[in-house]
Amino acid sequence: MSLPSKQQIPVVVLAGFLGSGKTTVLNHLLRHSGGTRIGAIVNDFGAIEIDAMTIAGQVDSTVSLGNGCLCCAVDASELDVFLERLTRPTTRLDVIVIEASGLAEPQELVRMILASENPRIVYGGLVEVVDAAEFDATRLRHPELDRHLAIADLVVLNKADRVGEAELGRTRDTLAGLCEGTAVIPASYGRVAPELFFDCRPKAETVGQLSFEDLCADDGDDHRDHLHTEYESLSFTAEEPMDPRRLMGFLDGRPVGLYRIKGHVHFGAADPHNRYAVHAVGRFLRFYPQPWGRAEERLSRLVFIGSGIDTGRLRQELADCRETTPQDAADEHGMWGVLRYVRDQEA
Ligand SMILES: Nc1nc2c(ncn2[C@@H]2O[C@H](COP(=O)(O)OP(=O)(O)OP(=O)(O)O)[C@@H](O)[C@H]2O)c(=O)[nH]1
Repeated sequence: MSLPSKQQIPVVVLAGFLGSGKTTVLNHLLRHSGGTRIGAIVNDFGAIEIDAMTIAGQVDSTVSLGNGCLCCAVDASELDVFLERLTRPTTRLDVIVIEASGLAEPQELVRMILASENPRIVYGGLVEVVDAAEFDATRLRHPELDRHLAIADLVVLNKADRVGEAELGRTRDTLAGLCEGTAVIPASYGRVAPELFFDCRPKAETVGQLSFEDLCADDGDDHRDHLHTEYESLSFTAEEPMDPRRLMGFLDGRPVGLYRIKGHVHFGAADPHNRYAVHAVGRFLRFYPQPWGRAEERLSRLVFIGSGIDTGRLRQELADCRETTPQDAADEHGMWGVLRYVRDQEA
């Protein structure tokens, strides 16, 4: 099994029907990227507020934005070419967001990313933007919307400002039926916390890993405050190895409001050679085994971000996932559940 390199960049797909607010969400992410270097791939530059940022330079159809973000126009056939360009080490990107065209089938794009032979990328999940005011009408015109929602890892219910509480609640109920178990985040003008999509710090380590102290630190910068007021976060550290079966039981049954999980897990004797980086956005979950550093402390460190979550209960459930008896470690098939979420195991 090839291990992901330290340079792997998560690629998040932002999909949604025409006019649902994809570009608005993307602009919000770019504007609130903090220290995160975002590569954006869009269908045309028209709607991206490039003027609002200082354009540092332009190479072919790739535009470098002053805040470290990159932007390029692409049609699907060119995707690999642009991914190659955006993943060159000189770009030092932390994440790539692809805005799908309003009429595209998002699963095609997801398939292309998963099939890409570019070793520097890793699929980071599908976010579907929905127009709260046009939801019923869009479903009537485009019944395929239900299919798109069913495969989304996270749903942004945008334009919440255009509907009343009752209608918003009704749409949320419908969405809960269409994409069971997927977090639905109401938003106005695409204002969602970037932390829900990707790590918001220049990363010193690989995807899904910590910048742990950074994430937990409240340094008073704007979107961090925003996160703290709207979302709860929980950090968990354990020196005892985690029992793979129990942890998978916890992850498979995680509450819908738990949008984001990152960190790494120590499985002890179940795999003494590797630590398992975790990356989850909504229902999307992946593990990335990586060899432990020689002097690296063997422990698990995880960060959870969500809304309406019972952090005390989650902490207890996580504590219960620790190995407590030597018999726990003797379960030779214990890792199977984890390996289902390691990319090379997906056939
Ligand atoms: N009232 C309201 N208008 C919004 C909101 N989000 C976006 N809009 C407006 O809706 C229109 C469409 O938004 P875009 O972000 O361009 O939508 P899009 O999904 O990128 O559109 P396409 O690229 O055409 O598929 C724009 O005029 C936005 O200003 C919102 O939350 N509330």
